[in-house]
Amino acid sequence: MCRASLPFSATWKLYLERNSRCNVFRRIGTAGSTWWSPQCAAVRQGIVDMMHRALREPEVKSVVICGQDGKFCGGADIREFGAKMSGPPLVPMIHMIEAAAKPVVAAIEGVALGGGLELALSCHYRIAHSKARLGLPEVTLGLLPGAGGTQRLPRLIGVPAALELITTGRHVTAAEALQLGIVDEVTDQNAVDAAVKFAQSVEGKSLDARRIGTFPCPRPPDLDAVFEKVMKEVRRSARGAIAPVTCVQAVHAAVTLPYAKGMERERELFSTLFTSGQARALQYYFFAQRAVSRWSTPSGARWDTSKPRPVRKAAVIGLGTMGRGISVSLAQAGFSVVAVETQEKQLLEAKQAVSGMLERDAKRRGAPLAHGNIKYSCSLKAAADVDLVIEAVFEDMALKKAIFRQLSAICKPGTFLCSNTSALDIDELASQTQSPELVVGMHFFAPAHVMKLLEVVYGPRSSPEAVATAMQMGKKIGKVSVAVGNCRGFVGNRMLKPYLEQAFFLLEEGATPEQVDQVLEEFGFPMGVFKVSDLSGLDVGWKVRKADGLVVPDSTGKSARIQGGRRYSPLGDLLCEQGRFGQKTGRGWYQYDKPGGRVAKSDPWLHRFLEEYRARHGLVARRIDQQEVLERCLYALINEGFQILQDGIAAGPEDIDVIYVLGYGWPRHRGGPMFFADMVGLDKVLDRLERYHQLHPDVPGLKPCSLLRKLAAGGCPPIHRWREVIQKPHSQL
Ligand SMILES: CC(C)(COP(=O)(O)OP(=O)(O)OC[C@H]1O[C@@H](n2cnc3c(N)ncnc32)[C@H](O)[C@@H]1OP(=O)(O)O)[C@@H](O)C(=O)NCCC(=O)NCCSC(=O)/C=C/CCCCCCCCCCCCC(=O)O
Repeated sequence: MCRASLPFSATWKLYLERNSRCNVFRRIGTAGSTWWSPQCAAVRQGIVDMMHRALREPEVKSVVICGQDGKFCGGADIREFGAKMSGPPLVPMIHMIEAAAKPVVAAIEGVALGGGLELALSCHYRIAHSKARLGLPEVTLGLLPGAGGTQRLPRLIGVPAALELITTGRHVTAAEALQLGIVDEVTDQNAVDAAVKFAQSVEGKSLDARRIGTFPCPRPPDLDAVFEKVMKEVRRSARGAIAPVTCVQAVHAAVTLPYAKGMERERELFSTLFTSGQARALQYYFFAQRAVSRWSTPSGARWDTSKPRPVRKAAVIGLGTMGRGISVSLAQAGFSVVAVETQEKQLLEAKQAVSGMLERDAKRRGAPLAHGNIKYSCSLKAAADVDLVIEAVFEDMALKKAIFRQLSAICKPGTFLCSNTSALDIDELASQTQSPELVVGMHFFAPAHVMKLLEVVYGPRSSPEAVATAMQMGKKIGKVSVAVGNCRGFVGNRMLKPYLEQAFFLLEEGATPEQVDQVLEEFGFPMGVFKVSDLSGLDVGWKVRKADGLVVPDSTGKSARIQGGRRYSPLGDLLCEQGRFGQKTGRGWYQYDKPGGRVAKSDPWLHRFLEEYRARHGLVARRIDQQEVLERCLYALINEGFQILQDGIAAGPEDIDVIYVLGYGWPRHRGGPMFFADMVGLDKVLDRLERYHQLHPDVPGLKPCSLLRKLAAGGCPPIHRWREVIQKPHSQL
């Protein structure tokens, strides 16, 4: 055998292999490799050149295309989308491969995603390693598979399956790809060797039935009904995102147009998405979600200089809803868990509930049960030998402090003590312990075993090692962890406060919960603020406001609308006084058919109540338009986001955006609140906040933050340059 290496870029190489029995070209490259960048142009050029050579040379009988370092191809380099395209275009290259007169086999190891899978679909055969993952995730980047993916996949696996994969961007395993018919063979051995063998076995055979572009697209008998149904469902779940809808249109073209026309339509649709604001937002978000793992704190502690400590055994204290979810997450990730609930009855209930959650999840994922990983106990002493504790008792500072005092005495030296508080002072908890440097917040979101977000809260005394350990722990249990500073409500809940406040004020001024919710849902939130309030329970906020001394004995009195010299709305308190806690009581901002009911219905009682409330306080209801609802709610929240950046509580806008997308239902196709502000224009956001603050001088949340002013005065730099402007305050971390 002779082997010649023809490197044509730093990371891509071409190997020509010949032996007496078979002549095979192998192309070897890296995943995440690009079709667009100069380097990528070289890749495409290399493929085109080598394909020409392979087709020309009579001794070459077949071709295998594979990747370098065990990865086939992750698709286009998203960072390069804005750049001018050079080198041979992708689509003609793909057509050239498909039209080849010699068999071309894709050897898929690692990933074949986006343009990578489209390349594989142009090959005549696909052999995948059993650990490979395949998919067309373009929709998650605001695009559609624009190199024939929307035309070839339905021809290969049928319209319904292709629609599902293309509109969700879901990755599939090699086993599922085989079942769907995307790949021809799956191997546990070396996929390239298997592909070479396979290529040899098909040399000389007709390729007529192997060119997917020539297949007729299977046409469902009830075509219109199928597409109507899918479109309805996609529109519903897309919540205003345009890419999933456009993907359906492209697949529709595959069924209704001949291949060449379908490709033209795909290109047309791709072009409309390519330059859209949503594509920008989604591509920004893709990098933001990865950027948050490179955390830093104002004092200079960083992800790359702070070493996490290994955690094998963890305890969860308090087995209410959150503690149960956290225990499930830990057990599923293979941690040894000690689950503590001091009340025996509650412990039994929790044990049953956790077992049920684990069983259902194992069934759904086809994974082994993680029961054995959890030991239950009524005593805090059971946490004596664990490496890390997550306290998840009620949101009550006195109770949490007592637990931290006890844990500090019980646990072995060096145990990290974490609190799942959603707002309380981490430093106050740390002060109860002998080793405050070991204390951090781990704020999970409900349901804790489902929601992807984890806020890791560092106090002024938390050690970089403690932050690094909590961040790594989050990653191990499948969360996206964001490191944030210690303040009331941290990032997420702190920003929620001015948002909620504006929603209440809007009701006082004449809006209804239905109107406010509709505007927010049209923006893309899965639920408006009042529906969320009903779902999570009005009593939760009431309890906090009572503890903060905001709830006066006579909430109906005139003075109830001013607290600490600033405007306050007692509307939520008044509803709670009536026992209207939301879904759980069957009444809240809406009415439900029964306590625990899920379907919110407009409630005439609530409308009368609002009218009486306004009359009592001399408020005259006015017509409030959609724009005002949106601007007041969102800009107040964004303004707090700028304050958080200015205070150094979040290191950058990406942290805030990831928290809002993953924890609070902010529509991903709008990038997150800070990205949204950038898109709207910082000068415009500033202008509107100034206007609203003039109209409502007693609402400090509407007073533009000085960082926002500074950025606007500095010419509104793009979001990736904000960090240069943010001044980092001193911290003792
Ligand atoms: C599974 C992964 C690949 C790897 O996951 P993992 O191992 O966990 O690692 P990560 O942390 O995720 O990533 C490691 C670093 O790599 C970076 N990365 C990953 N993927 C990409 C990428 N695709 N581009 C750039 N960078 C990438 C990542 O950010 C990490 O770096 P850092 O930490 O941020 O520094 C996983 O990463 C993954 O899933 N990646 C995404 C895969 C994906 O989405 N692929 C699809 C991309 S889109 C595509 O392929 C498009 C194809 C081309 C179609 C073009 C057709 C053109 C024809 C029509 C032309 C019309 C033009 C019209 C224009 C006009 O009108 O003007």
